[in-house]
Amino acid sequence: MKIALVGYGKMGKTIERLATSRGHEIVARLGRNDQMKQAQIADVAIEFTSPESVLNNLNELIKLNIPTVCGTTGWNDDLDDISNLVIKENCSLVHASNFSLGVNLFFELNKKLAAMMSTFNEYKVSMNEIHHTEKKDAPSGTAITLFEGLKDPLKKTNWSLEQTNDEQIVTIDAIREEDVKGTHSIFYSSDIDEIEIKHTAHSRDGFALGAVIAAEWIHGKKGVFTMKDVLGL
Ligand SMILES: NC(=O)C1=CN([C@@H]2O[C@H](COP(=O)(O)OP(=O)(O)OC[C@H]3O[C@@H](n4cnc5c(N)ncnc54)[C@H](O)[C@@H]3O)[C@@H](O)[C@H]2O)C=CC1
Ligand SMILES: O=C(O)C1=N[C@H](C(=O)O)C[C@H](O)C1
Repeated sequence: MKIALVGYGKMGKTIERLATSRGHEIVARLGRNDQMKQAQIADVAIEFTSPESVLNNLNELIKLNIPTVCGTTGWNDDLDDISNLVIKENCSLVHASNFSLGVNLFFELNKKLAAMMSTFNEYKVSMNEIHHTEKKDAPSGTAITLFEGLKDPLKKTNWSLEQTNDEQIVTIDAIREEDVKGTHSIFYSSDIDEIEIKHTAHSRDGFALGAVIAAEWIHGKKGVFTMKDVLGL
């Protein structure tokens, strides 16, 4: 398959290595000042840029009718508009806050644990996420997806980066430390004990491999999908 990389930073370079090892050809590597039309020679574009660039990039890719895998985080509020555009232009998009198999299994575990904890009010839920200091968004997209997975069973309305006594709000502590690839923990704490579930990424390879698998999967499909569709979870 011919792949265009939109964004050639930490993720773009890791995706190049994994895509090449699976027999794909990288036909374009687009940076901030490049013309999106260069991606038209590809079968699929893989977009990992930044919260400020992603909407413009997705608009251009979809209007050029290039099937796209998007891993950039920080644009949840615009998902409906982008999805409508994909449908209108008869294009295809896979988006995910986290493309790794391990985190997608962790998303399912989070939902099951939240359903189990929903009747035990003595436990207070909270979360933390740890990432490298270059990360632009907080909380991480993965932490927001984890929140979405537990909010209904636990009757929560929103998340907050600050500590709060509001029982409907889940506190997410966003910690930034040198070179951390991505760690997410969910805590259920009572006066007596604590239950913790945790996912630790040892490298970016899991995110990149998932994005390449999503690119292979979307080839020839139309519509808006997530990694849950790709993995059949
Ligand atoms: N969904 C997932 O599994 C994962 C998502 N991410 C997300 O992916 C994004 C990128 O992460 P990294 O590669 O670590 O960041 P990075 O900062 O290392 O690389 C981003 C690259 O995109 C370039 N860029 C910015 N605007 C652009 C534009 N308009 N067109 C083309 N290139 C542009 C930057 O110059 C930079 O080279 C972030 O939003 C991050 O949260 C990161 C890892 C996994
Ligand atoms: O910026 C990162 O590095 C990561 N971003 C994604 C997120 O915001 O959840 C996925 C992963 O945790 C790494």
